[in-house]
Amino acid sequence: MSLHSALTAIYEEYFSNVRLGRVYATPPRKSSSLLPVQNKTVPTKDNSFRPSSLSSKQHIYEPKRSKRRRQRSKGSGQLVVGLPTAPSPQPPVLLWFRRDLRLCDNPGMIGALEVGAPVIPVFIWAPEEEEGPGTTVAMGGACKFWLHQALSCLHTSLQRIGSSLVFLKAESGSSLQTLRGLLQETGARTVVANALYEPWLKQRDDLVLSALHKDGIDLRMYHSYCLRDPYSVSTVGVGLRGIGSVSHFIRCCKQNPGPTLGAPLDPPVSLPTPFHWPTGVPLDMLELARMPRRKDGTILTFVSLGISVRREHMLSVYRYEKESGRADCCNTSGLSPYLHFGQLSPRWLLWDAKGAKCRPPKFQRKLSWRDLAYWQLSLFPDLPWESVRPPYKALHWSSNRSHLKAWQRGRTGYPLVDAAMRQLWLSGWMNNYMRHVVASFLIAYLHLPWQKGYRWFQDTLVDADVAIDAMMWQNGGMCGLDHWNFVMHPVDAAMTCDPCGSYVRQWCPELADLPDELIHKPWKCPTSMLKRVGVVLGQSYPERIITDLEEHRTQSLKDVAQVRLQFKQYVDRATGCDLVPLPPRLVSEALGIHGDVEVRGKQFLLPLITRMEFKHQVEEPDSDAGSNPYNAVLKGYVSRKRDETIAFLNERDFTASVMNEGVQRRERMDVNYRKMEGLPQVRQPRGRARRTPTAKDKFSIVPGGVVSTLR
Ligand SMILES: Cc1cc2nc3c(=O)[nH]c(=O)nc-3n(C[C@H](O)[C@H](O)[C@H](O)COP(=O)(O)OP(=O)(O)OC[C@H]3O[C@@H](n4cnc5c(N)ncnc54)[C@H](O)[C@@H]3O)c2cc1C
Repeated sequence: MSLHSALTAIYEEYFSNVRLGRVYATPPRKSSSLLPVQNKTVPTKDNSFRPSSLSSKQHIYEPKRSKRRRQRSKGSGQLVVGLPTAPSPQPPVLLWFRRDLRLCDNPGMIGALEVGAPVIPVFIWAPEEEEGPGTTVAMGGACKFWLHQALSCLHTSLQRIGSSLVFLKAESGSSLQTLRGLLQETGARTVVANALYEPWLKQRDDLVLSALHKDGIDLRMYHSYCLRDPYSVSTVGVGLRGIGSVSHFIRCCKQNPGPTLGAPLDPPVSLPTPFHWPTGVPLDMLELARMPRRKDGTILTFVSLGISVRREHMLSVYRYEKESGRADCCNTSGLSPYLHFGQLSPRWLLWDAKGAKCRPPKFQRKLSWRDLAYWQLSLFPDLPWESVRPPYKALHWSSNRSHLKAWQRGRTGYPLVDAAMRQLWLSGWMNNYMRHVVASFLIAYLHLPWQKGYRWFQDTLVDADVAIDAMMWQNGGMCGLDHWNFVMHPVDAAMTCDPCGSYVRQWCPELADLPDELIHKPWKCPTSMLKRVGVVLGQSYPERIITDLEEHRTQSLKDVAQVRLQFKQYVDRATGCDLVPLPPRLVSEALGIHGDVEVRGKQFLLPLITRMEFKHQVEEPDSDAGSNPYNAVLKGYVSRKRDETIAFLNERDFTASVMNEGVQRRERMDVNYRKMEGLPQVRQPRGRARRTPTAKDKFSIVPGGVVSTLR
């Protein structure tokens, strides 16, 4: 419930900001600084707008409120005084916001307050620095749009506590230079920020730190973006077996726990302001919220669409655990963009999940996935553009641009893939299962390089996250630290995620009148039916861009076998697993050496989890995908809940049948006994229930319906 309340607060802020339109980095109203703060000023986790004092001790979140505090918050309209925010002659502190765009549970903000000086919150837009050395597309169009809204919300939240956010464009693309200018202008001697973990951003921050240090400025970094600082996670005591999997990562975190997380921090009730307020630019000048424009001049409204869909559906634990693949209803949290921009803190979410009566372990595991992605990026900084497994760099990929375009625009002729890609384009989001479906289609069937998919996702997802996106596309592209042990079939996957076709109906309305059993394969519809519902394949809905899926899969497997045979040095002879050169940090951990080791000439090779299908293909390079006993194509299932019901009913049936066997045996013994003793037989009543279940029994067969109709 508290999670729901926090999100509702964010949404409310969001919508109020959307109405507000332009947001300017105006200096906070000085008149408000000495006014008492009404107890409606600070939104809290339970949405009760609870005030809190500025003393650092009281910033620690108390899960159970004291009786006194409860009584205090009962008094409606009661005025609670925050710390005076009167201009102070002390040199101010620059609170450098980057991605932790929130007041609640923000260690950097509390750190700034602890200095005991006026605080100037500032955001510096430096797109070149965000991008890093390779092609990361770190800030795609959709993501920038979300950032604009998130900044606007933060600005409003800061105004509520008597402050505001100063927006700046980086001078000549350099945050350091901009900070120096700001330090000079304000006379500040301290800068506080929450750390970022992309290697190039960490490098930038390290440079800023040493440069400012030389200038006599104190730069303090706090950890908050992930649950674990990825640079502190260690494999010591766990080893490297299973590396890349989330279970291995969790084992590493448990074995080397590092500093304890602690409870989430309360938001401050006010921020003290300085005499001099620096000049910034209006938020609009950062040009983040440029909406994609269609050729006909209309502008897309993807973000609002995405939000309204998810506002209704908060976590139902059962559905989250068992039915998160469903695309036709929102069974997952939809929190990814909020987590990416730090509008919600992962620590607070973990705390909330743990505190919930029905703890969803899957959700907690997902937060570990997020940390795993940042750990992998810290180990392999080339993750967004270069395959981790060396042989796969030489893999033969297609360069068919029309296939790529059809995939991007949702015009492949496969309704499930098209619906997902259109949802992405129009709403900036799709669920995890659908991301797997479209990624499998791009890689395993169209043979297009995973980097193309990664870049498209980076540009169109509102939650585009270099670390997570790169890790997932590497795994899907067969060359990451882990291998997906499955391939999603573009038609069969619908049984799991869209059994009645309502998802396809929503995003491909031209197919809406097709019956459930044919909506995922319109090419199988009789011409008369297509005519009746007004679908003309190739006109109102595209023809399939590839038709022989099996053949394409076979080719994909053969290509993999070829590179694995070509680069035998990267294949473990004993196990058939792929080998990758260990990054220096892992070598030193494995050898028990403190600090990175320098490996000249030689490489330490590490065996990785490798799909059985590939191992078999190397042994029989000419066999086809269908005959591979480890064929990884998922068959899809209608619904786990339904599977479980059927399993339960079958078990009950089995128990009934065993009990009946017992009754039968007793009856047989009774008949034999009577025969031997010459006693008259007892007549059996007519029309007894059957003892052995048959195909007509209600519960002993899988009910008909979508399974039979989709196949
Ligand atoms: C090809 C591909 C690309 C992806 N790209 C991104 C991306 O750019 N940004 C992104 O945030 N997620 C990405 N994911 C992971 C996942 O799909 C999304 O995090 C999830 O769909 C977000 O929805 P949610 O918040 O409802 O998820 P929930 O299931 O409610 O998960 C809660 C949170 O856990 C984290 N999480 C969930 N799944 C994963 C995962 N597999 N790996 C790492 N963290 C995870 C996210 O922060 C998410 O918000 C990608 C997945 C695939 C298959």
